Amino acid sequence: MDIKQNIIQVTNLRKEFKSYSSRSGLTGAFRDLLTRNYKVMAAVDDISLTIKQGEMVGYIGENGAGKSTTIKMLTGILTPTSGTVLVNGMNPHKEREQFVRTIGVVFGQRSQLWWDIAVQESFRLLKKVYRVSDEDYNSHMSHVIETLDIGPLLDKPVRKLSLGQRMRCELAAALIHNPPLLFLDEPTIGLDVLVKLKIREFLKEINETYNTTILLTTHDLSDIEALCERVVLLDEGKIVYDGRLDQLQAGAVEGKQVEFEFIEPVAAANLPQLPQVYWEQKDATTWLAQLNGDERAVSKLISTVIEANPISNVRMNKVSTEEMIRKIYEEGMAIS
Ligand SMILES: Nc1ncnc2c1ncn2[C@@H]1O[C@H](COP(=O)(O)OP(=O)(O)OP(=O)(O)O)[C@@H](O)[C@H]1O
Repeated sequence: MDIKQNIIQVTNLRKEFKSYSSRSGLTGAFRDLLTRNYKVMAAVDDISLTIKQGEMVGYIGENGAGKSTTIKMLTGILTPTSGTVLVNGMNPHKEREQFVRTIGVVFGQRSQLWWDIAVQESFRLLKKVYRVSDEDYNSHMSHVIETLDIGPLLDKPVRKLSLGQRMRCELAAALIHNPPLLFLDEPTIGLDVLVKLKIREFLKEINETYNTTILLTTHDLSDIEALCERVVLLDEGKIVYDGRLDQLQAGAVEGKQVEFEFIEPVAAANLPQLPQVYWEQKDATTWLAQLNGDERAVSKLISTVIEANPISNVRMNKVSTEEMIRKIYEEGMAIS
């Protein structure tokens, strides 16, 4: 039996929005006053998802795929059209007051800090809202403040902070009550590399220390690569992939190239002929092998080739996460 607890349990979750269209011309405008034309679109289309305690999951998809709508349902801001949502054992919308004390949320585009008051005053207010004891606050937050290096910012009003400084304070604010579950929506948007790295390190640390579950939505795939073993890929409201990031990468080796540089010129006839491998010559000593197959097929190819012909170099054209995801969207391939 799996001893890890399900922190997020979503079944056949669906959210529909009505989008209104206007008729043209003056008569159209009058008719619009009486009856309006609308279409129903499913922003989230029957998704089912389970996330266990301590997992760090990347929730990704193109603009308009339905990520924010899902997060809003998971955090109780929106009610689903149908389906069930259980987060931290609660219905986020119905048990809202109790529920919000068990989650932390960071929206990169919005602030939960008060603009005109000093950061530490915002922290104090949130401490009251979450009913955190002085003892818990001091022991937990002194560490958070130190790790995120925000001590010198605490007496400044939020409006005077740079984006990177504000985001580090936002993250600290989301953790005042040390929630077991953290929703991060574009937490590193617009930040420079050093701040990004600091935030990533910090997230890894809280995940290791407290087994905090993290659901991360971002367009920055390097955040996902650095933090998430598992990714859930959304396309037009549907989950098209849910699994390990490395498996997604391994699967995408299919149809890719391995480039061999031989010490001496090699004739086509001297290249090993393997099933599903197609050769293309680049220059006298360089050949490209195009293959369809998994990682095992790639290593079999490499070992057979180098046994027959000495090489000076071999290069596998590694697929970037961006390329791989683009491929899934373009070809509509669902791997699971
Ligand atoms: N309140 C709303 N009313 C009508 N349509 C909406 C509403 N909110 C979202 N939508 C539509 O639902 C779809 C999904 O939007 P959502 O914001 O969830 O996408 P997203 O994956 O978060 O996109 P992005 O990466 O751009 O933030 C979009 O087509 C959007 O236009």
